[in-house]
Amino acid sequence: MTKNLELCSGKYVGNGYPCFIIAEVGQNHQGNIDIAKMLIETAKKGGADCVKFQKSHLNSKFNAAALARKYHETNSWGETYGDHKSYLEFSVDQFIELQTFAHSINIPFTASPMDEVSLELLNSMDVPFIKIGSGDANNFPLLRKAAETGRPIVLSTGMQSMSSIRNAVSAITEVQRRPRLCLLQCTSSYPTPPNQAHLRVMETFRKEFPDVHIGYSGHEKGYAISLAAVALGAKVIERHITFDKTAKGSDHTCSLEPEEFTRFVKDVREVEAALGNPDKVPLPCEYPVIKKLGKTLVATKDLSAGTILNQSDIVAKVAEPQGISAENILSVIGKKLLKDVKCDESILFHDLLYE
Ligand SMILES: CC(=O)N[C@H](C=O)[C@@H](O)[C@H](O)[C@H](O)COP(=O)(O)O
Ligand SMILES: C=C(OP(=O)(O)O)C(=O)O
Repeated sequence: MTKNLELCSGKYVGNGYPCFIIAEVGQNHQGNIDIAKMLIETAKKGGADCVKFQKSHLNSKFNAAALARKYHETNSWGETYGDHKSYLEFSVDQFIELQTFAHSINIPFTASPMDEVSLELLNSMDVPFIKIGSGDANNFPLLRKAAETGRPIVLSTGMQSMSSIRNAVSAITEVQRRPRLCLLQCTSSYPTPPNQAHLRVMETFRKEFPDVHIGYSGHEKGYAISLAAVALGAKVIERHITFDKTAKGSDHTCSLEPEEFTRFVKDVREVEAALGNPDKVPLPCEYPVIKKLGKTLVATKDLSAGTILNQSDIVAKVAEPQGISAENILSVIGKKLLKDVKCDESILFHDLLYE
């Protein structure tokens, strides 16, 4: 049984707690701090539990050749991948400004450190938990360092095999004996085709890692699949947010626009409410319909007092007055009638002899 995990102050993940929803700004801010702040506001207004960014120290995340790689694509903000990434990267001061802004409107702020320098920065900023993006799920030294901060970890698993995930969980549990960990099923394809979401992997994770909370980081268009993940028990959901799905940038198409994000959060809460509990009982809200349409037992012919009832004497109908509930038919067969009952009249409890 997984132990409940406090991901942000006062906000727990676990059985009986609402699904923790992370609004991922990622790089949908287009390198503009004002847009970034407006997206933080959108996350807050939409009901996210937390807003998240990505943080890279470019020379630590990439080698020189990767930074020098030409990046001539529609979503490119520079000649080379390095130019593109530095256009989208906020400075440390800007990052702290974003955190201060998030706190000023009362929404927890965190980020995915994409290298050890960024991890140290986030740790020094006292973020409530560390998100490890899929690209670092097999970066075991980073995982160990993240675990050493003592902070909870939310780990995405896109692009990974089960064996790399086992090693990732081991790297964390070697440091945190009782892991404070959420593992997110994720497909790193933007947008993810529905048949590539593989939500059933969550079940595989649940069986393999009973001490870990399981969730979903979605990159599909719209949010139907993310709702299905909640129905399948995801305890954490992460989705990108944007002001415009058609904007320039690699992640906008798989992001949710403000109104859509607000609806998503509301729908997640509705799905959670609908999961209810596993006991099957007639519910108080059904009583009026039970009264109007519930079936009870009725005579199929004129029956006289003293008749020993057999199956052909009785039928279940919507009857007035309501008599013996249809489910009791077997216990009524073989009972003796104490009074005459006319064809199509209800058979009532006190019409029968109980010995
Ligand atoms: C794996 C990973 O980090 N994925 C992230 C999270 O989903 C993405 O936001 C990438 O940063 C983004 O798609 C990169 O786009 P470009 O290459 O155009 O900057
Ligand atoms: C890449 C990230 O996450 P995911 O793999 O869940 O998209 C991230 O958090 O930066």
